[in-house]
Amino acid sequence: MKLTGGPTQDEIMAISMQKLGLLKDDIFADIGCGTGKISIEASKMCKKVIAIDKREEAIRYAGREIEESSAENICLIKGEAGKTLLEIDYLDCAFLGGSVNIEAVLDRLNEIVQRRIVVNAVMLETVSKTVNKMKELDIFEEAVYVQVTKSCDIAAGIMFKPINPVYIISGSVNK
Ligand SMILES: C[S@@+](CC[C@H](N)C(=O)[O-])C[C@H]1O[C@@H](n2cnc3c(N)ncnc32)[C@H](O)[C@@H]1O
Repeated sequence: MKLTGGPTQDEIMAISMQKLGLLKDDIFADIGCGTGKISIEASKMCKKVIAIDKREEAIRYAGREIEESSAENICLIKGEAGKTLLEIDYLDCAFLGGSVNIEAVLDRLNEIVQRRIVVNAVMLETVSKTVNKMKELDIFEEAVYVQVTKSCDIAAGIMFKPINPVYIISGSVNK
């Protein structure tokens, strides 16, 4: 079964994880966790992962994936990010794969994140809101436009097929 909106492409995840720069003692939040793919990858690199999604179907999907992965350091929470984050008072890094209410979510993250915030966005409107909000909060570092083209089989051999471009926007919180 496929989940709408996920999973994050491997190459986009690799760049996003590099931008996050997770450390082994970190507490990390995957906001809009969808399939749980980013959470599972992050769970191998840091102490604790808090995976949040507002959709019941995403929570069910991510729950199954997390169980299969045998990761024991992921706490899965169903809830709207803005509200759920009010109950969390410390994070080292956060990744945002979901964009509803992004400005309010960034406001809250700026209060509780100690180091890095990385956003994946596909819509221009989300890019604009994210960059403007990060600039207002004085945490904007860079936005990278990533266009990946992957090999695929055709009858006579191999050709290349582009996948949808993604903007990876990074913020650095200096506390
Ligand atoms: C593009 S998908 C994320 C894909 C995910 N990184 C993966 O690899 O499967 C975006 C997800 O964010 C969730 N989302 C969007 N806005 C949210 C919000 N304000 N609070 C909680 N979840 C949110 C959606 O329900 C959706 O599952």
